[in-house]
Amino acid sequence: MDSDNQFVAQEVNGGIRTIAETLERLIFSQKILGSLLGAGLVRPCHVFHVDLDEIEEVDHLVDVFRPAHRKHKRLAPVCHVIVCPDCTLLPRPPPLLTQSAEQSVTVSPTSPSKPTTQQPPVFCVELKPKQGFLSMGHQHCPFCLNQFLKRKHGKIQLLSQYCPLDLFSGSRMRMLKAIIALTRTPQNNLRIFQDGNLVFAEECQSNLMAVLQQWFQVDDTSDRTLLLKHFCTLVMDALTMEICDGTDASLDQTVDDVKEAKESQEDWNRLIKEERSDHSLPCLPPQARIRKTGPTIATSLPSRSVLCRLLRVQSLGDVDFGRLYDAYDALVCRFRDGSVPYETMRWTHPHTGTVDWLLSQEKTTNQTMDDVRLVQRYRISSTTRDCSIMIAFQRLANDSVKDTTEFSFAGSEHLPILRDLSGQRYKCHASVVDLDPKPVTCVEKHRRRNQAMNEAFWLSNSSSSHSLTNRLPPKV
Ligand SMILES: O=P(O)(O)O[C@@H]1[C@@H](OP(=O)(O)O)[C@H](OP(=O)(O)O)[C@H](O)[C@H](OP(=O)(O)O)[C@H]1OP(=O)(O)O
Ligand SMILES: Nc1ncnc2c1ncn2[C@@H]1O[C@H](COP(=O)(O)OP(=O)(O)OP(=O)(O)O)[C@@H](O)[C@H]1O
Repeated sequence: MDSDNQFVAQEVNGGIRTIAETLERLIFSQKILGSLLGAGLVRPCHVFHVDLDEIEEVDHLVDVFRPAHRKHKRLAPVCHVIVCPDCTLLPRPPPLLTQSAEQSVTVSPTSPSKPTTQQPPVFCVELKPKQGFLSMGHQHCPFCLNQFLKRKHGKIQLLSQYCPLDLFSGSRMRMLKAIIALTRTPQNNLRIFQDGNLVFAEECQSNLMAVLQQWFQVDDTSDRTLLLKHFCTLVMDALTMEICDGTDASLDQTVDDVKEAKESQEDWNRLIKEERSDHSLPCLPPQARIRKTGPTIATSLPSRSVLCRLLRVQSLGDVDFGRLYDAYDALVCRFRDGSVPYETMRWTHPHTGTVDWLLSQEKTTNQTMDDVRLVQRYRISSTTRDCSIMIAFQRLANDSVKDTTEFSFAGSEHLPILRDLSGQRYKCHASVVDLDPKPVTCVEKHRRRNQAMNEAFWLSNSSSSHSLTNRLPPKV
């Protein structure tokens, strides 16, 4: 159930989400986030009808697979579902390439083109990178702070070695460090799939080398770190490759591309040895880039890469928390006294639900509309701070290695081709998933979570001599 229910109770029919609400979710992910991130990263989804008892049955079937801390989760009671393509696989080739125009072609979005036995396997890396920037005036990113809260609540035993600021920094060494860290402490931030099946995750960590051996087929066993190098560099290249679909809305941000030298054996030795031992130390901010107008994004990422696109949208939530909480409190009062209809917060609203209005820097003459924009931008950012990037890779047959093209045709688009360290080529495709809208009440949820994270951090590090000047969000 949406936790905005308190504001929309009169529209909820016995607790069942309406088709209008389902369509609103689809519009949010496809239209709004599709424009902001670039349509190429958001795979097309469709709405289908289901019966409530089917939902209950699926909910029941899924329940056995949920880990203990997610057992409270339930599928919303709905009569409509959004069906997305399976992003662990590459987009299907166009039917006309394989069938004659006269034949009827059934395209079922639920049955993507699983590779046949003759084709090399498709490996997919899922990253849940979380917030890639440091909030104003903070020394620790929310991911690293949240580790202390998660440990306190027993959700994790070990603090993660990963820091999102490394991944989003655009510095090759820091990105490699982040990816290595994810292989060591994957938590829910790294998963690997082979032909759609989960083969590496927090709960199946011991598989990593066997999976990478299948993936990269390395014969040389003298270098025990070779597989890891292949994996980390290929994933990093995919995260930083330019995705040129020409459809992304301009967020008017400038990011410098930095070309760095490839890493030496000494670099790798250092990276592999490196372990994060002191989690109380501040997170390392990326090198700042200066821009003339609007917020600065501190990164050296290529501007059209999936990571940079995500960071730009995330940065819509880089706001003064005091101002955000004031705006939220004012809006809640107005929903309750009826002076502002909750409809204003709908992603289907003809004015406030448009990308142009949401991104506009122009101050309105109406404080309420400024408040609405601030909260809506924060909600958009929240979704992109919680989504996953899925990158699917498929090895190209050796006889095509000599081919010099850098794209392969699949669906209506060209798939980029990347090379691993040995020169082997892979078709690849990146998508962003889990683009559900967050409720308006996520502002309140995050206000409390921020306070709890800070408290857990202080509790854990109270005896430390480091400078622990993380600022608590004001007015909590
Ligand atoms: O608050 P965070 O950063 O811990 O994020 C929550 C996620 O926890 P994580 O830290 O990624 O393990 C959390 O992930 P898990 O369920 O723990 O895998 C959810 O994604 C949650 O979103 P929602 O409430 O289900 O819409 C996420 O809540 P929102 O922050 O998106 O509201
Ligand atoms: N389009 C997709 N293709 C392939 N895998 C996907 C896709 N969307 C989601 N997943 C997989 O399902 C996982 C959970 O997805 P998501 O976070 O959207 O579900 P959820 O709504 O959080 O689930 P819950 O019902 O537990 O709240 C993702 O981490 C990813 O592994």
